[in-house]
Amino acid sequence: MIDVSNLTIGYKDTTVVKNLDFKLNKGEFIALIGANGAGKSTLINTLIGINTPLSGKISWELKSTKKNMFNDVGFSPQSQLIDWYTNVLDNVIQGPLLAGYDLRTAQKYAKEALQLLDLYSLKDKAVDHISGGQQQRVQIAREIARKPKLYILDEPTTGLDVETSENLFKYLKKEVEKGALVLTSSHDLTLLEDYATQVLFINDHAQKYFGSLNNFLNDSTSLREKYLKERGK
Ligand SMILES: Nc1ncnc2c1ncn2[C@@H]1O[C@H](COP(=O)(O)OP(=O)(O)OP(=O)(O)O)[C@@H](O)[C@H]1O
Repeated sequence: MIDVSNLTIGYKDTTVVKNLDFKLNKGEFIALIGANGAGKSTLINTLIGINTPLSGKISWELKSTKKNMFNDVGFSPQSQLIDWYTNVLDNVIQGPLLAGYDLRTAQKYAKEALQLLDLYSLKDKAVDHISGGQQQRVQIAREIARKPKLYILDEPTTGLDVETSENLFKYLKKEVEKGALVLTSSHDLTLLEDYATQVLFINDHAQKYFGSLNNFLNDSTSLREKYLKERGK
């Protein structure tokens, strides 16, 4: 679905990661890991087209049946992207409506997403009257309700309680089993270890590993242990 070759990312005067090379295919759950400042958000924003690559190539092939290929993408950035002037339900329903679903279908998908993220009882609340974690859930619910083929999620579990994070990742795993692709960054290595199939690890301006989670773990007992070993801690 996404083919990246010899990609260097960063900003005008700063190279963040050099020579990235990986292929992301449907049916995979990719954990994007790296320390604060390693370049996870920069990579995500470059893949999605918000940032321009410094050099190299990104090819997309979504085989989307929708009018616009991006209707098949669920993207949740690290910074909150919320319509502050509406309530919880209106925020969530915008996802499927903008993805091209008719009102009835959008209502159905929004309701399911609100239930998954345990937001249904808050559906009529103004978004500036709910907690930060609940606002994060609204943002994720809106993307889930789009029923995308490709999920690109930048630290989706930040601010989510343990149960909601588990429910979200369980849902994403089911989507992956049905053929979706999930790319998610997170610092919750325990959660990632339970659900990811692949690891993309960036460190010291380079791609240190891309491949299966099991191979990455090698002789380490956990993703956390392996990560700390690689970071020399
Ligand atoms: N708009 C920008 N202009 C210049 N440099 C930036 C910009 N945004 C981020 N950076 C720098 O790029 C590097 C990578 O930042 P990025 O946000 O991608 O890291 P990250 O891995 O997502 O970190 P975190 O885990 O803290 O979210 C950092 O050194 C950061 O200071």
